[in-house]
Amino acid sequence: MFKVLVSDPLSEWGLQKLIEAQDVQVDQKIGLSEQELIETISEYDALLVRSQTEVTAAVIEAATRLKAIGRAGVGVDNIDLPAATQKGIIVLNAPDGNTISTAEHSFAMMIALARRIPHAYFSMMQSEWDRKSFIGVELNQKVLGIIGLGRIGAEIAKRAKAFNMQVVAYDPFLTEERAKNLGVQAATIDELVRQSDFITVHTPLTKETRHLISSREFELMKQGARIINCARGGIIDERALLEALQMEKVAGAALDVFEVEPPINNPLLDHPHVIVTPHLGASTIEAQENVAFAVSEEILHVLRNEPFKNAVNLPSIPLNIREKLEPYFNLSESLGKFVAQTASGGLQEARVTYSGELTEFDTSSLSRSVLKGILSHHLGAGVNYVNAPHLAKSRGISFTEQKSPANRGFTNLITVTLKTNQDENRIAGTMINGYGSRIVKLDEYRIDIQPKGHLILIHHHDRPGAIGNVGALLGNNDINIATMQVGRRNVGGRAIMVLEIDRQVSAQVLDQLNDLSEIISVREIDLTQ
Ligand SMILES: NC(=O)c1ccc[n+]([C@@H]2O[C@H](COP(=O)([O-])OP(=O)(O)OC[C@H]3O[C@@H](n4cnc5c(N)ncnc54)[C@H](O)[C@@H]3O)[C@@H](O)[C@H]2O)c1
Ligand SMILES: O=C(O)CC[C@@H](O)C(=O)O
Repeated sequence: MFKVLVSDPLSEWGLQKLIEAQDVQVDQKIGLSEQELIETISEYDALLVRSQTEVTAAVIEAATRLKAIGRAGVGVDNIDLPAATQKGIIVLNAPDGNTISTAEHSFAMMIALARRIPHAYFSMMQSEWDRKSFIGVELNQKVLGIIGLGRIGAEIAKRAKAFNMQVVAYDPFLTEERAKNLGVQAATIDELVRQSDFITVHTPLTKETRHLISSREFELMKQGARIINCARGGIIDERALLEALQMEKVAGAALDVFEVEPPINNPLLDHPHVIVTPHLGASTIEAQENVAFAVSEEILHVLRNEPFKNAVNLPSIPLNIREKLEPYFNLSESLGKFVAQTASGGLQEARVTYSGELTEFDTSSLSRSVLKGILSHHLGAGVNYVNAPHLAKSRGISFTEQKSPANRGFTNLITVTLKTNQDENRIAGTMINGYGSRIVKLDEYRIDIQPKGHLILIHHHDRPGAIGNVGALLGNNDINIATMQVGRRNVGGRAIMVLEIDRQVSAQVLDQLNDLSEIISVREIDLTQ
């Protein structure tokens, strides 16, 4: 008999499948403290949570028979993923179940903001009958900017069309075809911010999206723009938002999520043009039934050793294949991450070519690692080995795997080619016995670097003093260079430098590097996670 612990309030209907299963005992213990959870978790094969329970490393450490953690919802911010992965515990979520509810909530917030409904309600609750103070604006013919056109963003776009709004969208994965199908106009983030009357964000919170909307973007905005965040606190810089509201650059903001939740002493809550809800995007009967049902099904699959689809971390790979390919997993994911960070524009096509001894194996799990590396640069922690191919397909990115007998002098070689609507980039890596993994080629340049840490990739003109100038500039900014590789094809032609540095550099330092006369382009490559 499997034992499942449910530690947050979940829809009873959604849990029925688990409750009725003959081989499962379900215990609902709501509101356990971390200590109580640590004391009880060793009895359970699966844990089912919403967002209140913090599944910390200490809880996972105490879990001796836990096979799965199910999150009834999308974000898994409350689960220590690395700790679960390290322990071989599968973390499952329910990515589709609350899409419509959250899209509807975002739309409700936009309308409430446009028509000042909460303010008018509050005024009437004070026994007032004030018909002058709450003049609103129409949505009709206004420009709505959607940042992040995934599941929820796309649903907002459909609803906005029904309101006769003009929709512009920014998403690094937005293909022309998808934009056309959704009837939206693709834009860069700056174009979107400049044109929009209403801006709504629907990205995950990642390193890339933290403070995606900050002082610079508020400056670019139309006078009197309105902004909505029903995704994750932190995508909009709250301090910059407050300033923009105080300067009346922004006419209003609707927030369901906050940098710190619950928000304590947050001045935004006192601003007269801010409306708020306490993270209610997914709080409908339907969404809660959907997510509880979906995640209950997935838990049953895992417990019964049946195929499952929404794992956020590692899926199981047959042991005999895993042992042979184990050394290549990190390399292939790093190649994907590296090449994604060198690309500009919307992704269209990714191709992996295996050469040498790798042609003898089923390399599909390595290809998933490459794809995970490519996509995680934009999609964050939501991408895993299971859902990476599906995510690529649903975003119109074609992904192919090839085997090539030509080994180009390496006993094994993985080459990744990434095509966007603006450029094509190629990277190749190999495993060298006794040395570990190396990146050996970047486009047409031969190099030799370890795929790890903080790197800076510089394209430059091969001129005397170029390397010295870069070294001096980094030195003056107290940035230590651990290793440096230079690649060129012709003397005096174009060349590249790849520098491994001890820490992340600021945008300012990258700008200064870019300003050096020999430099063509500078990219920071982060392979730390
Ligand atoms: N308020 C709530 O209760 C609630 C409920 C459900 C989901 N959410 C949150 O809503 C967000 C969206 O959820 P979803 O299900 O639509 O996710 P999704 O993965 O389907 O879509 C996210 C989209 O963001 C895009 N993106 C990533 N980085 C970007 C960037 N730098 N700029 C622009 N776009 C970028 C991705 O390409 C993707 O298309 C998530 O943060 C999720 O946690 C909140
Ligand atoms: O459980 C909730 O209500 C939060 C849901 C939402 O933030 C999610 O990421 O799915």
